[in-house]
Amino acid sequence: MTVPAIKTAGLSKQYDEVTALDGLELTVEQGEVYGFLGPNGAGKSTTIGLLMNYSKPTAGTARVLGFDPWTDVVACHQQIGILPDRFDTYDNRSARRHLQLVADTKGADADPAALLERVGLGDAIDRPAGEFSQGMEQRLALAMSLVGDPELLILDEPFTGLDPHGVALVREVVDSESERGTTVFFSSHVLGQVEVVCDRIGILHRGRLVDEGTLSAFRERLDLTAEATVEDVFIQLTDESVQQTTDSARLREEDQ
Ligand SMILES: Nc1ncnc2c1ncn2[C@@H]1O[C@H](COP(=O)(O)OP(=O)(O)OP(=O)(O)O)[C@@H](O)[C@H]1O
Repeated sequence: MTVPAIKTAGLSKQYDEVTALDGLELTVEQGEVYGFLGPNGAGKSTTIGLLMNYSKPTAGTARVLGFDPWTDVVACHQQIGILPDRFDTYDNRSARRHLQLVADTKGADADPAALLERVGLGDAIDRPAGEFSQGMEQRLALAMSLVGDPELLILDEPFTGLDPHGVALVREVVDSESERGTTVFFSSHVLGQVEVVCDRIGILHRGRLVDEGTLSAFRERLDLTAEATVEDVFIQLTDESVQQTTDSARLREEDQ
């Protein structure tokens, strides 16, 4: 039996007064395209940061492709391609050099020309990244995430700063990586695109996974029409008044 691409149990992160993540129970199977959605501040980047060992949890466990992200850091990072939510380039280094640096870190082979061509930066291969526009930086970050043909691709807000061609490019990359068998886990607020590419979505709200499933399962469960979109599901599940009612009901149940 294959191990899940991502599995967390009770995963939590507390920053002083702020509960960024609260007991996350998440399983993403290998080969899935999973959209990880939620309002601003819901805890999406925190989750990704924990899976990448950028920070340590306050409680709970996680496994990435069977590895512990906090003790098997190298093994994890060799199998993951990451497009982070914030990305600083080395201003004096070329796009080609950025890809070579990732390849060196992963101990992987890379063909910078082919990867940069794939993301529409073929002509900019030897330009310093400090000259890049925001959308070009995002395309560079996408190319960096693909170095070494990762088993798991984690994309945190991949559409940020991209023109419509760039948005279509991300969709094409997700589709082709998925066809190759790669698991894709991504957060986004561009819900129309999420709807097109994801097999399953999970909705995080105030640090908790409030629900997950396919769009058709959500439509049925939430009593929505057959035309209801991911945006309709998102709004319904993250509506503060509904959430507070659900929370109060849960607390009442716990008290009994
Ligand atoms: N280093 C930090 N110190 C203190 N609080 C933090 C830190 N990082 C994140 N938080 C808090 O944790 C919560 C979750 O933030 P996170 O960045 O994970 O949200 P998000 O779902 O990615 O939001 P967005 O959609 O706006 O990117 C927020 O309340 C945020 O202020």
